Parts: sequence; structure tokens; C-alpha cells
Amino acid sequence: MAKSSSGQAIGTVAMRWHGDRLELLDQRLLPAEEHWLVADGAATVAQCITDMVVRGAPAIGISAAYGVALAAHHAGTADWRGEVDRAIRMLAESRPTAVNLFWALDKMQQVVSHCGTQDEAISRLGQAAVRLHEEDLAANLAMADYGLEVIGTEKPVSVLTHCNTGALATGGYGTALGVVRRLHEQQLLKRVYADETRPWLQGSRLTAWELVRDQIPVTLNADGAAAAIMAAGKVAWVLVGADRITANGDVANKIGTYNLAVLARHHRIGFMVVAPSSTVDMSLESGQDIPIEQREGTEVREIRGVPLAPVDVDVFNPVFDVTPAALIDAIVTEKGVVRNPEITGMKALFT
Ligand SMILES: CSC[C@H]1O[C@H](OP(=O)(O)O)[C@H](O)[C@@H]1O
Repeated sequence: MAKSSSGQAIGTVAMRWHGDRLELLDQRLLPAEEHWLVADGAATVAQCITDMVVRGAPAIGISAAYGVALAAHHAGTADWRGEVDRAIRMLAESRPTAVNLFWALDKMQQVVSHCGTQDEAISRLGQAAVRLHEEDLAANLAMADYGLEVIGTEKPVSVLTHCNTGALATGGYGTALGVVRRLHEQQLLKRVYADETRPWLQGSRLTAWELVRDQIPVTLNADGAAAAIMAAGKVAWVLVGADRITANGDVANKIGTYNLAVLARHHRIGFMVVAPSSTVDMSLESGQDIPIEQREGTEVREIRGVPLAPVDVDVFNPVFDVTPAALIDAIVTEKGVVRNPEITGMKALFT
């Protein structure tokens, strides 16, 4: 396994970087099977992103960065720069919503533009991808502390989460699930209620897997049970991640997040978005400008080939929705917290 800048092996529960290949835990098979795929080129990394072998906004950006490094490593010497440029374009086509992907590719483009030889590109792109990975992990840890500050340390709380925002989705600790881990470490977590998160089931298959594995108290619930959980006063906060945050503080996240924001406001429960600054897109004024990914209808009609609906029924399957800033109590980034983003937008932290 390749070494980080501190000389430590760089890897997480979901990805392992070796310099000439990237190993990815196939998240489509969890929790039943822990199977690793080996990506030895940018095309394989791009396909793994599209097919959601690896998913989660920060993890998408990190794996794409490694994909660019692989493109330099395996390029023919004649046109190595052209091959790297084509790899960047291919990776940019892999999924449309998580801005972390485009943020990471832009970082890698800047690095390669300063490289004169292929050897230099191989070395500097590999170092840049590792650095981007390490910085995301550091951001996770900083956000966990900010999230704890927002929630407070007076008494233990229970929270509700949606989708998966843990080590599987990031550089290795988690965004919203990083706050959960910090609460647990500080004996300030009573329980996590984890939405199963239809249709791809990131909650039941991934979040429950992570939390059970880490012995963090978790109760899995159907998405439709979230309202009853809130009405029963079982949770004090809803904690979610993000795939893109626009200048006015609107947030694109997993489909069903908007539902939770409306419910949380109705029940006077805190609604917190936790996302690194690589998720903030100041070039977009509001959430209506965010491209929302539509995926295949089979993801709703069936599970692993088992039909759950008539094979020819029409399906509406946007995999993200947009929560307006007015419904968000705090947006936690590694640079600090934006409280009541409806008032200031993100310009308080991002100029
Ligand atoms: C910290 S992960 C952020 C975000 O990404 C997930 O989407 P997907 O599983 O489709 O990649 C989900 O929206 C998470 O909240």
C-alpha cells in the first residue's frame, strides 16, 4: 500500500491506494459480502463511480483523483499528457451531482499543468491524490468537533441519519456520521436512528454495517417511520451529508433529505448538514441550478434482480433532492459553522 505524506499506509475501510492501482470495496455487495475490486486505470475508476462501487460525495472526489494519478502512471510515453486530459474528461462524466468530483479533478488538472515529464506527473499526481485524501480525513475530524459544539455537551442525545455519510463515503471517518462517532466517543450519544434510504439502501446496507461494526447503538428504520420517530420525541437532531451546497445555502443530498427537513421543522427538531468545503459550489446561486442525477428505474422496481413492482411500470428515480436553506439550522464545514444559512448564505465562510 502506498505511503501517506507522514509515511503511514494510506487506506480506509473503502479504498486502498498502492501507487499503480486503487483497490475499492464494492459497496453494492455490502453487507452480505466484502469484495474488493482492483482499478488499474482511470476508465475502471470512472466505471466504479458510475456503478456506485464507490459512492459518497467526498469518496467520489478522492477516488477520481487517484484515477487521474493512474492515468499518468499507465499512459504511453508518446502522448501521456493527452491521455491524462482524456482521463479527466472521462471521470468528469461519471456522475453529475456531487461537486466534490469536479473540485478534485480541477485540483488534479492544476497539478498536471505544471508537470514537464511523465515521471514528474506520476510522482506529483500521486502525491496530490494522497494529500487530497488526507485533507478530507482531517476535514472529517474538524467537522466532528464543530458538530459536537452545535449539538452541545449538556446531555446525551439521539439523532436520525439518512443515507450513508461515514467512512465508506469519505476519506475515512465521516461527515454526518463523523459527528455521530464524536458524540459516541464523548459518551454523548444515546442512539442513532438510521433511515434505510430507499431505493439504493445506503442506510440499511452501509450505515448500519458501519455502526454495528463500530459498536455504536443504531436502530434501523424504514424511511416512512422517520415522522413517527420525530413525533414520539425520540431524536433531538437530524444529521445529513451533502452532495452540493450552493451560495445561498441550499443543499442537494440523497433523495428523501428534503422530506426530513420539512418534518424536522414541523417537530421543532434540529436539522444539520455536515459537508467539507469541497462540497460547496459558490458558482451556483441556488439549489435550482444543481444538476440532479436520475438513475435507472430498475433500482426502484427490483432489488438484486427480485421484482418489487411490475416490470413495465414507469419509475421516477431522481437520487438527490434539494433542501432550501430556510429549513436548515446549521451547515457544518471544516472551516466553521453557518448557522441559519437562509440569512447569510455561505458567503460568511466562502468568498
Ligand atoms: C458524505 S457522502 C455525501 C452524500 O453522498 C451520498 O450519495 P450517493 O450514495 O448516491 O453517492 C448521499 O447523498 C450522502 O449524503
